Amino acid sequence: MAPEEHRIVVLISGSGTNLQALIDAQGTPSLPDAKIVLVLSNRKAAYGLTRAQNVDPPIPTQVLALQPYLKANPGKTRNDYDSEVSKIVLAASPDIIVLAGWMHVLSDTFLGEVERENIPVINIHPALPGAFDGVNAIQRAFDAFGRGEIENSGVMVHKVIREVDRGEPVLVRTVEIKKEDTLEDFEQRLHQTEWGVIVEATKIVLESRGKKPSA
Ligand SMILES: Nc1nc2c(c(=O)[nH]1)N[C@@H](CN(C=O)c1ccc(C(=O)N[C@@H](CCC(=O)O)C(=O)O)cc1)CN2
Ligand SMILES: NCC(=O)N[C@@H]1O[C@H](COP(=O)([O-])[O-])[C@@H](O)[C@H]1O
Repeated sequence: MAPEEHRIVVLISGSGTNLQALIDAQGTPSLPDAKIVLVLSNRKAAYGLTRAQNVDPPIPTQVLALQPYLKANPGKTRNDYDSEVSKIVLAASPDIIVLAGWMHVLSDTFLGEVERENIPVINIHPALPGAFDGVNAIQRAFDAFGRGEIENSGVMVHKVIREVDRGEPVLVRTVEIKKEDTLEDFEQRLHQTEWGVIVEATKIVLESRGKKPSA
């Protein structure tokens, strides 16, 4: 009997190219016995939602944006929002939660609720550990290279903790910056590296949890 599939929930905010890499890999030797069961976005215009809906059969999607939530729920806080996010995610019974361009800093409220269920949360970040934490890391790395401050950059997938981009690295890969690169040249090379790293890192974390028993 085939082993039960690992359930993946992916959180996005934008174009979803890392999500697409996971979609393409699910159920293949790159990411065996795994399926994406929910894509949650904090932005309704995120093209990643379309990517999920274009799969056959479509991957279930949900949207929960912070500001509309706060406007619709006077008195509620960012922590309440995070708790709603965890409710939506946990309702999908994930074995892993992957932040793939999810541009919202998650609070202890969210992290505590998923930690209680012993569900790993990982994030793809377009920089080397401790180099360019936070947003706009690609541009910041490119500018630092132009100032002669760094020789290359990279991508990492790390465990998600309260401190942004400071969780234990799961997989790190260096990305070359060439002196003749435009920002676009470097960005394309970096994104292509990300698409392999996010799949490999997801597989590493799922395998570290052990095979799911057959249904
Ligand atoms: N608790 C954690 N939450 C998140 C982490 C993390 O490591 N710990 N990683 C981020 C992803 N990320 C970088 O990899 C990142 C995303 C967003 C921000 C940020 O400052 N967001 C602002 C809003 C920005 C916007 O809406 O454009 C915010 O949340 O107020 C920093 C780092 C995902 N979450
Ligand atoms: N700090 C988080 C961060 O910068 N994440 C980055 O957002 C992009 C999302 O692209 P995608 O929506 O095409 O996957 C990716 O480059 C990812 O590393």
